[in-house]
Amino acid sequence: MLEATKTRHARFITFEGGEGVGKSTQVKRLVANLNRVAIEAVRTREPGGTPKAEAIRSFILQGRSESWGAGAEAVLFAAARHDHVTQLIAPNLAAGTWVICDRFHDSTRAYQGLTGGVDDKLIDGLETLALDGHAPDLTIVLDMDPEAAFRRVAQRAVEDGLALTGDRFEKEDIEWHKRLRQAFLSIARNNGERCIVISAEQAENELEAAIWAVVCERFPELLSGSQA
Ligand SMILES: Nc1ncnc2c1ncn2[C@@H]1O[C@H](COP(=O)(O)OP(=O)(O)O)[C@@H](O)[C@H]1O
Ligand SMILES: Cc1cn([C@H]2C[C@H](O)[C@@H](COP(=O)(O)OP(=O)(O)O)O2)c(=O)[nH]c1=O
Repeated sequence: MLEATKTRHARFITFEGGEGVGKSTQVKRLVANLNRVAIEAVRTREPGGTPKAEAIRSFILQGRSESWGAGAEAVLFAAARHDHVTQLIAPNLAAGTWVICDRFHDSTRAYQGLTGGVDDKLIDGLETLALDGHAPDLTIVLDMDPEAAFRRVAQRAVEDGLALTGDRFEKEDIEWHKRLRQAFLSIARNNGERCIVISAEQAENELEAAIWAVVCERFPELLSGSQA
């Protein structure tokens, strides 16, 4: 394998979609594929990615089942995101390292905004604050029927001998998850330049190949060898 190197124009790619659609799996695979063509890339996630943002993550998602309310959650996710952007994402991009992130700002718009009922203008303002000018270059929205995604997660848990626990959001009912799916599709429609929707109802290897094809098409410098 070639040694991964930094590039002049490092890219920022985010993965979005509902629960269990395969985002984490594909984030890992994309980083490995970038390394394979000698691109240095860092994998990160939201909420989280830095110590402060991870602290906010456990605060919101673990331990207690009751909600803060969608508005307060939007503020907390934005605070975590601002730290993540300024401490991890922006410095890596500036140093020439690609950043691949499991969920980002579209999750706030989908969960707290479109599904949670927080006003668009408030979401816009929090987004401006949190992103600090660092919007993703490409967002891959993995789309599938939430019932099929839950069957997948349940089957894997049985195979691995694990109990299905679930965080606050995973405990919402199926109709809520169907609305969430539509929220991500509508965000993708409204941001057609940045977002691409890919069906997640395919085997891991096929999905990986579909994502790699999209990334190479969007950033042709990857295969031309002119990225250094
Ligand atoms: N394409 C796929 N087909 C079948 N199972 C998958 C696929 N991608 C991921 N999985 C399995 O589904 C579960 C959820 O995948 P994960 O990547 O954690 O999703 P997410 O990050 O979107 O919640 C895991 O058990 C994973 O091994
Ligand atoms: C980043 C972000 C996540 N979330 C939610 C989505 C998930 O339910 C949860 C993150 O949990 P996580 O386990 O990382 O996601 P997944 O289930 O996709 O593997 O936080 C928001 O509600 N708003 C946000 O801005």
